[in-house]
Amino acid sequence: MATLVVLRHGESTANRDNIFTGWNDVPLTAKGRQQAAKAGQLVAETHLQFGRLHTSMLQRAIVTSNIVLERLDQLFIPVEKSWRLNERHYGALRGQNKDAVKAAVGERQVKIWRRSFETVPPLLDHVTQDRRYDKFGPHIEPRGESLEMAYHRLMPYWTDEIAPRLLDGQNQLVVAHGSTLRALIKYLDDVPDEQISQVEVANGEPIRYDFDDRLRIQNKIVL
Ligand SMILES: O=C(O)[C@H](O)COP(=O)(O)O
Repeated sequence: MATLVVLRHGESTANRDNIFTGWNDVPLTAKGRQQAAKAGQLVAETHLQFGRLHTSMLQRAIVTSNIVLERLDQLFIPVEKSWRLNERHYGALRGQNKDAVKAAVGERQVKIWRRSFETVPPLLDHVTQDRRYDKFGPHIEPRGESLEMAYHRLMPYWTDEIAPRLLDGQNQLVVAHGSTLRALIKYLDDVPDEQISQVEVANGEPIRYDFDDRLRIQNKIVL
């Protein structure tokens, strides 16, 4: 039996300013750092000992991870950073204010872009790959992603990096993003495509999954 704790990063400047973010690399606000510290405290109270922490290539998740590990007094554990845990890529919406986009195209369309499983947001014309992704190969950064596309690039990471360690009895921590975690929760909780729009993941709210030795969920709670 092993435990998985998943956590969305603390509030970012873009969350505060209501801006579509995706792969834009924005910092935490002071409130976001406090949320991370509080999340770390909640996880510390479980007395779980973690084998590894998995996070994205984006600073809001990386800084949250560091704050959590410090609170846990487990800064020594290996940290794996992967583009596969990055937020869903918001394409040409990134950097735009969500209310301004609503005013331009209507609330219904924005809700579909934000919460449907298969709808792809307007794509960027082109992307110039940031050097942080070079080690993963060329053309990693997409021009935009639906939640479904993010789900499919996340799942190999679950299968190769997280699930085997849980099966080996090692507790794992995942610090990622709203939509990446919605994708993971969709898989773990077997949420149908049409119901995923109702799943929300709050900043700084750790979710604990306890598994049996065949990776079946025994218990799920929000800490
Ligand atoms: O990328 C973003 O803008 C946020 O991390 C998540 O935003 P959403 O709630 O609009 O998907």
